[in-house]
Amino acid sequence: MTDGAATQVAHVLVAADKFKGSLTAVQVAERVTAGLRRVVPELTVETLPVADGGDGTVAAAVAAGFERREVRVTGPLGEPVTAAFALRGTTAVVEMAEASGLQLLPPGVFAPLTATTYGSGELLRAALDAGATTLVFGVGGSATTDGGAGMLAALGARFLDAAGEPVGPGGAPLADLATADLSGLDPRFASVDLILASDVDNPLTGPKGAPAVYGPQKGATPEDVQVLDAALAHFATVLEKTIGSRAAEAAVAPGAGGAGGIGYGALILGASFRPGIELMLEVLGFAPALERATLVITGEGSLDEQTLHGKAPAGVAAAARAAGKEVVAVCGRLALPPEALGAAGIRRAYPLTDLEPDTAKCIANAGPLLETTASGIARDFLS
Ligand SMILES: O=C(O)[C@H](O)CO
Repeated sequence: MTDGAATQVAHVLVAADKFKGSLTAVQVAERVTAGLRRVVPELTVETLPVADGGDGTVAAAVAAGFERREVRVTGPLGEPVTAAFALRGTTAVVEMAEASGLQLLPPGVFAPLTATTYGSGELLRAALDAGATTLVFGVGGSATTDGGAGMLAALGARFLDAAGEPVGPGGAPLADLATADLSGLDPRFASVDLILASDVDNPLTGPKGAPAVYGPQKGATPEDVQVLDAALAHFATVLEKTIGSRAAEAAVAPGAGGAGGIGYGALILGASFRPGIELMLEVLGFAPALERATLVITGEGSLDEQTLHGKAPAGVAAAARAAGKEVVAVCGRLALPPEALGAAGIRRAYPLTDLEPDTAKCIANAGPLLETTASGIARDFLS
């Protein structure tokens, strides 16, 4: 079948995010390319792995030509981990999930109340030490819900309880916070450009806040969510007493609730918020690649309601539609009706579950299934 743009299509841009749990964004691009070329061997395919600020953001920057720099930092459970940031000239892409991400926890282990973002602060400092003056701070995919307190502590802030002792790591101990002292924060933040690239636009607390919406995926029970929500609200109140109304404004600003509230911490540091995918498309050089393309293939592991709220495929499709380009999507699983896809600018989606309905087998064989799926796209659109 020829499903549309067909015979004129000569230049395909593959700009997809990872399939979480099975393929990195780079592997997705490789598999799609291989599947397309199986049907149209001479096809021009350009790949631009994308990310929305969450895990995979540094990998996408490295694939786009940034240099990978590794540092030893403190992991979410306090253990040492190796984390990377990406550097090109004086621009660094720092991904909080590299230091404080869910993927760093051992299988089945969660620490919703005590996981810390301390290592994210160490990673930001390493990027400054490397000479970065623009910091693109990608947040999402975190193990933490500490409002960025750990990150701020690593950068020189002091958070003390009533006895004058530092409060413990994580979100829950912030309930004991009596005083905050931000005077020791790394002075370089006054002059660098810190941009918060968040995968979500939630506020810090409340029904749409970080604990309520994203706490459960980090192992928080309903009781834990209440504890964390109250602790983060208290954290914001203490910071308001310390630095004034700016702290209260930050708590309700879009992105404050990104990655367990590290977005809030970044705003306290002076960050400006940008939707992660929008900013990353700029950083990765998407616009010129889009100009050359006649068909765009985007995607991610699950195309669902969350996709429409600023995830990578929605950002790619919106930009491609604005440029008048045809977009199709690949995904592991599809939970959106055709109308919702159409409204997002996606002509058609190809879920791997169409080829392998058994979820476990589908995940285990995602690579070969994706190649076969891409061959189907080539037959539908390119032959
Ligand atoms: O890390 C998280 O909490 C989610 O990805 C939202 O940012």
